[in-house]
Amino acid sequence: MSLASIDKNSGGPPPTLLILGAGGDLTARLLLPGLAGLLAHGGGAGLTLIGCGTDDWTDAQWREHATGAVAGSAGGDRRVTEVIARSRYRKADVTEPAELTRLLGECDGVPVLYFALPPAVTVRACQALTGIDVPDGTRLVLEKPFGTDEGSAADLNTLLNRIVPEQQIFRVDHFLGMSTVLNILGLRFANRVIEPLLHNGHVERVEVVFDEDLGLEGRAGYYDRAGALVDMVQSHLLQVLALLTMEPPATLTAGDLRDQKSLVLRATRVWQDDPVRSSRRAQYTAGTIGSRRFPAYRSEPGIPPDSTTETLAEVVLTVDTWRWAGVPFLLRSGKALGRPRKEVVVTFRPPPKVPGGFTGHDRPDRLRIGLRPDRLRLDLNLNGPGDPSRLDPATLGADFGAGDLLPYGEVLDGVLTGDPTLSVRGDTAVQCWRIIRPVLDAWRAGRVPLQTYPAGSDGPER
Ligand SMILES: NC(=O)C1=CN([C@@H]2O[C@H](COP(=O)(O)OP(=O)(O)OC[C@H]3O[C@@H](n4cnc5c(N)ncnc54)[C@H](OP(=O)(O)O)[C@@H]3O)[C@@H](O)[C@H]2O)C=CC1
Ligand SMILES: O=C1O[C@H](COP(=O)(O)O)[C@@H](O)[C@H](O)[C@H]1O
Repeated sequence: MSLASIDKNSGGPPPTLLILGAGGDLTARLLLPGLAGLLAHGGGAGLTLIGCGTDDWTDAQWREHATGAVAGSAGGDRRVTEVIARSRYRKADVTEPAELTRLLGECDGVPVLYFALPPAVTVRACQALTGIDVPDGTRLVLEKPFGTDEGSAADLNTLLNRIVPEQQIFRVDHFLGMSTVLNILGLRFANRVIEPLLHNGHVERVEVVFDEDLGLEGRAGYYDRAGALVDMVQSHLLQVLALLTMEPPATLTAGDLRDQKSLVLRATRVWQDDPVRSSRRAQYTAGTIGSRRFPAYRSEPGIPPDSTTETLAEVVLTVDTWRWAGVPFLLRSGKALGRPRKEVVVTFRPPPKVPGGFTGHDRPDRLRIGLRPDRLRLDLNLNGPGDPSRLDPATLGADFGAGDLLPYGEVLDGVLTGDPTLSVRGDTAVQCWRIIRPVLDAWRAGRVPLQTYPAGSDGPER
């Protein structure tokens, strides 16, 4: 099930997943359902689950909470009910060294510490861990954001490396779930007809778009501090860009894959080094999507009425390598958009010469890789019915099909088997902040106007 055949648990007892922040939103909405799916597919065998948080819960209350969280996703599977039935809850302040020592002492096998905590609390918990002799093999699992800029991401890396080696640090990006990674890499590197075309000789431009019809989903406190650029572009979309543009790795092992991603991200920067002309930011105003009414972002519960946080971010980047120099890569993500669109679009250059006599060639060839749903579309110009000299647009399609697991199930599979392939390496986390820093600076200095768009529209006008 995991990308690497090496299971770092082999030989020892199964690991203990210690969720710090067990009463939070991430745990209930994403982590526990992901874990349930993984268990139901045979992963995480023998795992011990311990929830830890500030709530005054008994074991029974925690189990009830966990059972509710997995109800819609494999909750009835025997393997899931068994793990929950054996699981425990501990109330603790995880920024206190003595309490962390007590929690670690309760773990069977390798402790896997999942920091489902507010980022500032995660840092304090890690500071507390530096004073503790953690058991051999202890793994640390961190959620985004990894720091708030290059410097703090580097500082966080230093802090984490004082606790365990890099191979035992898992920086989660759920867009690196196995299916997305393998869909892109399989398409690129297992098809002779695709990969040779993917370079600046043939490609005119690339878009990585993640337009959502969702709004804040109750995460106003987090989102208003992050904004679309940090929430989506700095993290997920740059990871997708790396998979699309990196050179072929020799294997899919963590070392090879993460080296190639890191190299290509180091060559990535803002288009023409001009963050003002190469970026746009916008915020939604009131509108409707289907039967849902959205208030203006500034009137959403928990959002300050004068917020200048962007709910849509657009950035053009260059990947300054022999292969990609000169090709603009547009990364865009927005909330409350009328037409959700989640895909990578590779637009090819026009053919050098369409023979005279053909008519109707007015659309470029495009390769479209769907991120949600996972599918492939190839837009071509083909001779249609009737007049054979007339070229009609045609689309060839294939569905990758959904993976067996939810993205968080795929992430947890890597974490529990000790395979960091699908997690973000420390240097890459720093690079991703470096890439967007000029844009953040320009936006903070007010050098790029904040546009608006009605919820339910296609975004701000050009
Ligand atoms: N929710 C989501 O959809 C996503 C979240 N993330 C990331 O996941 C992390 C967690 O987010 P989320 O679940 O939304 O946040 P929440 O605020 O919902 O949950 C955090 C939990 O941590 C607990 N906590 C806070 N301080 C301590 C402490 N000192 N000791 C023990 N427990 C503590 C909180 O308890 P209390 O409420 O009592 O303070 C709360 O239960 C964040 O880094 C976030 O950026 C990433 C992707 C998606
Ligand atoms: O991490 C995040 O991702 C989601 C989009 O991913 P999906 O897998 O839920 O489609 C995004 O809505 C959210 O704002 C962001 O924090």
